[in-house]
Amino acid sequence: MAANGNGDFSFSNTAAAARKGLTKIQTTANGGGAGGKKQSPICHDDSAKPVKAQTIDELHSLQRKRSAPTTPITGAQSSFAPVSEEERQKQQLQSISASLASLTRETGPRVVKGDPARKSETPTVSQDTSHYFTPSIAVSDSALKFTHVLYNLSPAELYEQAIKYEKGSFITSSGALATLSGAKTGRSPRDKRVVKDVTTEDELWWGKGSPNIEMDEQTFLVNRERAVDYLNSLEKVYVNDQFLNWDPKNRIKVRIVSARAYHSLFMHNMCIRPTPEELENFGTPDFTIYNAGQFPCNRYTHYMTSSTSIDLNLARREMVILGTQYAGEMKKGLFSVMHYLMPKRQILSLHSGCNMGKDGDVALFFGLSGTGKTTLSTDHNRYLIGDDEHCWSEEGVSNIEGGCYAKCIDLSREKEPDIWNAIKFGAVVENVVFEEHTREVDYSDKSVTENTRAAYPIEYIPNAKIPCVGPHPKNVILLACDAFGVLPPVSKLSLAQTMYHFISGYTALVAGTEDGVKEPRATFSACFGAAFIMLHPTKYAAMLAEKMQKQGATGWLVNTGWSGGSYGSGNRIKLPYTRKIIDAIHSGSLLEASYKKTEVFGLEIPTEVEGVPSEILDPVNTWSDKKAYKDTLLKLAELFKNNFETFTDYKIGEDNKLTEEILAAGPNY
Ligand SMILES: Nc1ncnc2c1ncn2[C@@H]1O[C@H](COP(=O)(O)OP(=O)(O)O)[C@@H](O)[C@H]1O
Ligand SMILES: C=C(OP(=O)(O)O)C(=O)O
Ligand SMILES: [Ca+2]
Ligand SMILES: [Mn+2]
Repeated sequence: MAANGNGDFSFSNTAAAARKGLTKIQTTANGGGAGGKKQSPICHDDSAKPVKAQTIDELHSLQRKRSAPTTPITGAQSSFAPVSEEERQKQQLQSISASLASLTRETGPRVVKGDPARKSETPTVSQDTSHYFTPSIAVSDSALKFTHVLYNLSPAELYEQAIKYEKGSFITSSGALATLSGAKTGRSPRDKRVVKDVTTEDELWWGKGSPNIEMDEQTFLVNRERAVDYLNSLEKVYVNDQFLNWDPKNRIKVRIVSARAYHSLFMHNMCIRPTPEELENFGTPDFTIYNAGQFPCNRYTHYMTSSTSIDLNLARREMVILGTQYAGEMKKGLFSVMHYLMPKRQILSLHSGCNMGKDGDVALFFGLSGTGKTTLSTDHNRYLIGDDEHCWSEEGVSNIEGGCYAKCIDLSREKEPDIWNAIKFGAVVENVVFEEHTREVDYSDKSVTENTRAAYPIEYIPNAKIPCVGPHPKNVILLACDAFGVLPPVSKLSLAQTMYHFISGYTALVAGTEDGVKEPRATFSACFGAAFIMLHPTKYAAMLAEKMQKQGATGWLVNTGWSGGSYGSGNRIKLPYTRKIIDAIHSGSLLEASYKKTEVFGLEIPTEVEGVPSEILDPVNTWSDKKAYKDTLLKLAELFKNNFETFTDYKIGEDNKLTEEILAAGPNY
C-alpha cells in the first residue's frame, strides 16, 4: 500500500492496472466523476447525495424496518383481535414461558423476545425488553436470568443465526443452507420411548414388532426437566409456532423449542407456516417439542440405553429430544403423534407421498425410506400434494406437512429437475459435501453420510397443490425396493393382496454399497412405516381396506429395486421406466392391459406397458440363471411368510371374510 499524497491509500497493483489503461468505472449520472476537479488516482465522487444519517449506528438503524417476525405482532390492528396489542404480546410471552417452565420449581423463566446480540445494535428498540413475563415466585438463579426467545424467525434471519453461531453452516452455490446434524445422520428408532400410562397401556401397540418402547411418566419428567433446564441455560432458544395438517378441521397447533437455528429453519420448512394473522391468534399449542439435541440424556436414568432419547408423552402432549441433532427426528416424531390422534377421529394417517392429476385423480405412494415416495410423487405432469405424510378422511386426502424432505444422494438435475431446483435459498441441505471455494454441492459424495437430505417448503415445487388437499385416492401404489430382484416392476393387486402387502411393509435394501457386494437385507415394516405407527397395524389396515373399498381405489405393487438379478448381478430398475409405469397407472391405461399371474406370489403382471421393454415386466425373463431366480423367489416368499405369522391371530375389519382373504393373499408354494 502507498500513500498518494492526498491522504488516500491505494494498492500499488491498482495503480499499475490504471496505468495499463483499464477502463475507469463511471460512477455518476453525468459521467463526470473526475470532472475538472483535482483528482487523486482513485475515483472520487462527492456529487451524490449524502446518506440520511449522522452516525454509523443511525445508518444501520435506517437499514431495517421493524416488523414481523422477531416481533410478529405489528402495530397493525387486526379487526378480529379481541385483546389489545400489549395484552396479546404479554399472553404470547406467558405462553412461551409456560412452555419452558420447570415442573419442580413451578415457575417459567423470564422470557424476552429478540437476539441478545442485537441489543447494542438497536438501542432505540426498547420494546424487546419491555415485554417480558416474569414469574411471581423466584426460587433459583435461573429465575433471575432471561431466556431470549427467537420466535418464528424468517429464513433469512435463521441463515444469519446459523452462519454466525453454528459451526458447519454455509451457503451453497444455489443459495441453500448447508448444515451438519452432528454425530447422528439418521433416526434412532431404538432410542424412542413412549410413556405407558393407564390410557396408552390399552390403546397403543406394545411388544414384539412395535416401535413403542415403554417408559414411565416419572422418567419422562426427568428427561423433560433435563431438556428444559438445558434450553433455559442457553442465551437464547428458537421457538416455532406452526401447524400440521392442511385439513382445516383437523389442524394441530405445534410448538417447537430448539437450541439451533438449523432446527428452527428445518421445521419452518417442514411444518405448515402460519400467516401473520394466524400467528397472532395462535394461543396455546396442542403439542410441544423440546429439542435439546446437543445435550445427552443421563444414562443413569431408568430406561435409557444410550445417550440419545426421544420421548413421547401423549397425555402431556409433549416430546423431548436429547442426544441427537438429526432433524428428521422432529418431523417423524410429530408424525407418530398424528398416527395416534387422527385414527381417534376416524381419519387414516398414512406414510405415503401423494399427488393429483389434472383431472383430479389422486394417487398415494406408500413405501419405506428410500423406495421412491418423494421422487415419484414429485412429478412434473402432476400436482404435488405431499411427499411423505398424509391423512385420509371422509372428505379426501390432506398433507400433514408444509414441506418435503428429499434424499439427495446422487441427485441429478436431469433426472430430478424439480427437486434440484427446490434446493435454493431457504432450503436446508444436511450433511452434504461441497466444493470449498465455489460452494457447489457434490451430491455423489458420501463422505459424511449416505443419508444426505434436503428440506424445502412444498411451494418450492412449481406444481405443488396449495392448499395441499385433494379428493379420494383412485390409485394406491405400494413401493418396494426389492434388492433380491424377484418382484415384478409392477403388479395389479386385489384388495386382499393390497392389505397383505400393506401389513407386511416389505422392502430390501443393500446394507452398504461401499465395502463390495453384500447380501440384500429384507425389512418388513408394518404399514410401510412401523417406526411411526402407534396402534396395532391391523387398525390402520382395516381403515385402509374400508376406504379403498368404498372409493373403489386400485392397489398396485411397484418394485423400484433390482431387475435382472439380485443386488450385485442385476441393476436397479431405471427411474424413467418406473416413471412410465406410474404414468400408465395414473392414466388408467394399465388397468386396461392384459395380465398374467406369477407363480409363488400370485401377482397379476401386465404383458405390456408403454415405454417399458416388455421382457422386464416378468422378472424371470431378466435372470440368466433360472434356478437362481426360483431359489431367490422362494427365499423371499419364506421371509414374507415368517414375518406375517405375528399377524395371523388378528381380525381385520368387521367380519372374518377379509381376514381370511388377506391370509390367502400371501405367497403360495
Ligand atoms: N426406479 C427408481 N424408482 C424410484 N427411485 C429410484 C429409482 N432408481 C433410483 N432411485 C433413487 O432412489 C431414491 C428414492 O428415494 P426417495 O424418493 O427419497 O424415497 P422415500 O421418499 O420413499 O424415502 C432416490 O434417490 C431416487 O433417485
Ligand atoms: C425422513 C424420513 O422419511 P423418508 O426416508 O421416508 O423420506 C425418515 O424415515 O427418517
Ligand atoms: Ca421413512
Ligand atoms: Mn421421502
